[in-house]
Amino acid sequence: MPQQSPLDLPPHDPFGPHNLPYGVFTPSDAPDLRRIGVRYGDHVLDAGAAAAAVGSPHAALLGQPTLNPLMAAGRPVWRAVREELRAWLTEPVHRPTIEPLLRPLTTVTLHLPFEVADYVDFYASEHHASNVGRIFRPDGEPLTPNWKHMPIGYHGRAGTVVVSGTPVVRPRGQLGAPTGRSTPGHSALPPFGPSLRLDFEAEVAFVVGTPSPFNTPVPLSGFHDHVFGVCLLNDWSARDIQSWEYRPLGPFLGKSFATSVAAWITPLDALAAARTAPPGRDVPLLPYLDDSAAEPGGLDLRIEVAVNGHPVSHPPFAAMYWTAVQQLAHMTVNGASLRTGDLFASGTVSGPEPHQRGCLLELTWSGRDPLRLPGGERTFLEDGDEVTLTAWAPGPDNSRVALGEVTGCVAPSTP
Ligand SMILES: O=C(O)/C=C/C(=O)CC(=O)CC(=O)O
Ligand SMILES: [Ca+2]
Ligand SMILES: [Mg+2]
Repeated sequence: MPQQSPLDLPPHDPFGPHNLPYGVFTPSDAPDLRRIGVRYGDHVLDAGAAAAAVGSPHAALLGQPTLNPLMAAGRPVWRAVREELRAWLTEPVHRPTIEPLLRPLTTVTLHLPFEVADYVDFYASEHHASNVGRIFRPDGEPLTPNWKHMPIGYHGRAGTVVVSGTPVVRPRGQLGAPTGRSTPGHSALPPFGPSLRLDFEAEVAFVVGTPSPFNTPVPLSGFHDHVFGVCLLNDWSARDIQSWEYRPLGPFLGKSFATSVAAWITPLDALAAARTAPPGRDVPLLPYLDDSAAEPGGLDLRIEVAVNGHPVSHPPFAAMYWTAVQQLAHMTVNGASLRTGDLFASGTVSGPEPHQRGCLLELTWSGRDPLRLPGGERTFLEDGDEVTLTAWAPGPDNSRVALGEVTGCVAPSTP
């Protein structure tokens, strides 16, 4: 049988010429190299080598070991590079040059494709926020009074964002209030040790390309000038550490031990057909957040969460109350500037149905209703468990645009 060319993809391959996500890879035969790659089917194009070979004006930007310079170059450059890539991969005239520059994904190592600047995590699913409110604060209202007036978020830890495939070591910490009895002269101590309630959170993250100046809010209309692309994200969460530490300042060590992102950043332009209106707003919004007359800011991404290969949830991103467009406007309204590499995540994606919940805290209702999996029941994650998020979006002409997966395996706590 003649070897099929990697340039001849089946029609409607979800990593076809309408997608073209960016990553950074090391070829197995050159372990010291880091190259910008573009995924095409199950292959990766060495984008820097391709640009040099055809004499592209963007050869220097694509010949880097990280996406940051390309991300900083701005939307007109992103558009031009995307057009070039599409031409190289689909036009017969480029075939002899481009074909040898495609490598099977199985022969490369993928890296965190950009240097993360700041990392912010929002809380944008009304279903998730209401469920967590009911679980953590059963005596109060599920949503806090501010929730429908602004996208609630917190600053996470940029330095512990890791690429898909990185093992996630079970964190240790204070697991709750002291439970033992105090004796005269000795107060009881909080229990300390490896988290017993380790969870995942299925999220979608947005990567900032173009920076913004200090003291200059980015309006809703500025989103497409600043945001380079989208990737799946797993905000690993230790629920015992979190529920003890979070009052009154919010998530801290219960979430900062690791956050996994996909190795592939999907350009916003690849998701044009997936743009959709968010759910109706229940309260009027301040002008800087009011998107009623704006382009639809939601995205129709269909996520699947699998534990050890078994699907456990299908969260719909289209159901998110707050959009990434509003989140960007909110996080700059006080004058905070954006840097290339800023990463902001949606918050856990949960839909209205039980099988659409994006974390085990909700899926098992804090451990009350264990999940039945072929390998045994789960309340929270066990050592060795592997969590994988995948997603697709509607593309042009009934095609699908796949997002790169994010996966991670739980490793035992280290003393
Ligand atoms: O205290 C709470 O209500 C819960 C906070 C979180 O879990 C923060 C978070 O990561 C939000 C999210 O992913 O939606
Ligand atoms: Ca989160
Ligand atoms: Mg995290």
